[in-house]
Amino acid sequence: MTDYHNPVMLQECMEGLNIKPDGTYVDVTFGGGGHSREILKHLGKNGRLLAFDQDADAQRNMIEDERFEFVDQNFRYLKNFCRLHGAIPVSGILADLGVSSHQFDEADRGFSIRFDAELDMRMNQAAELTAKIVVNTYSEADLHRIFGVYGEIQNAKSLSHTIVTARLNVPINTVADLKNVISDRIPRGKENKYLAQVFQALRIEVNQELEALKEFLAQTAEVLEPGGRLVVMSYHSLEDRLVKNFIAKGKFSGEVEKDFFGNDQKPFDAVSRGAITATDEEIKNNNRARSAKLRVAVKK
Ligand SMILES: C[S@@+](CC[C@H](N)C(=O)[O-])C[C@H]1O[C@@H](n2cnc3c(N)ncnc32)[C@H](O)[C@@H]1O
Repeated sequence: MTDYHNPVMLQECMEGLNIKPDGTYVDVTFGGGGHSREILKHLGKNGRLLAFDQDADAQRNMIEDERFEFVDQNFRYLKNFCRLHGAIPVSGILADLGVSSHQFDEADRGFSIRFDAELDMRMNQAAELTAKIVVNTYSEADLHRIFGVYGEIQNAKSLSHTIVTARLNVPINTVADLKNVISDRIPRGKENKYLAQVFQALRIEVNQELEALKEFLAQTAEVLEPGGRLVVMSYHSLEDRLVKNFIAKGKFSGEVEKDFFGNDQKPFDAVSRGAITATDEEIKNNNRARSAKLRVAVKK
């Protein structure tokens, strides 16, 4: 464990990857490097590991190992950067989605309801879109959609109206400004849960998390060798649904395509039935493991 991030379901992820010592692996969410370090332990001297992270802070955890290469990019560009690094085909891909503990704990990144800071929430500090821009410039209809769909917030309509009305008088620049403006919309006794939903919605929009996940998943089949493993861990139902549908049907909605003979046309088979979850023991030691869902698939 590092202070940066305590890796979730480390053992289960390694089992899912089923590592071949001389294979090439990609960890698309390097973070504190907990999963990457474990992958390297399973690799022989001819193995390779490419690690992506779009957050410049993750680079401080860089691993000095000649089998390791860091890619400071969004994983939505998986195929291009794997190709650039001469890494295709790969034997396994790991994605541990969402935000790291470090990102939540750094007050000035604006991810957490615990600290007052600018409304930022960018994983990639060089990106243009911030939570401040979303809150102060998006239309009422767009805010309604974001809070309703990404935050699964019941009163998303009145919440959006409150924000749009308040910002006519005063810009909403900080976490404290936002909490203040929406305080009358927050159900009593459920303050933390509600604010966490509001923040989740903004974070997903700022980082275009669902779009990036879909683009990434759609490229995995082209990058993996036959028999290669896709291992994805998600922390909320919107992501898990996309991963589940993609593995089961090769697409994000609708039914699986069939060929002329009625066979399923999809690139992956699920390795385990349903999602794998953390043990009670791990959840006791790492609260973040509570909501984790791990899905493993094999490329046909
Ligand atoms: C949950 S943490 C991963 C923790 C890591 N497995 C470990 O053991 O420390 C997720 C990391 O992925 C990065 N990330 C999230 N979405 C990304 C994306 N679309 N492209 C690149 N990196 C991303 C975040 O910046 C964060 O550092």
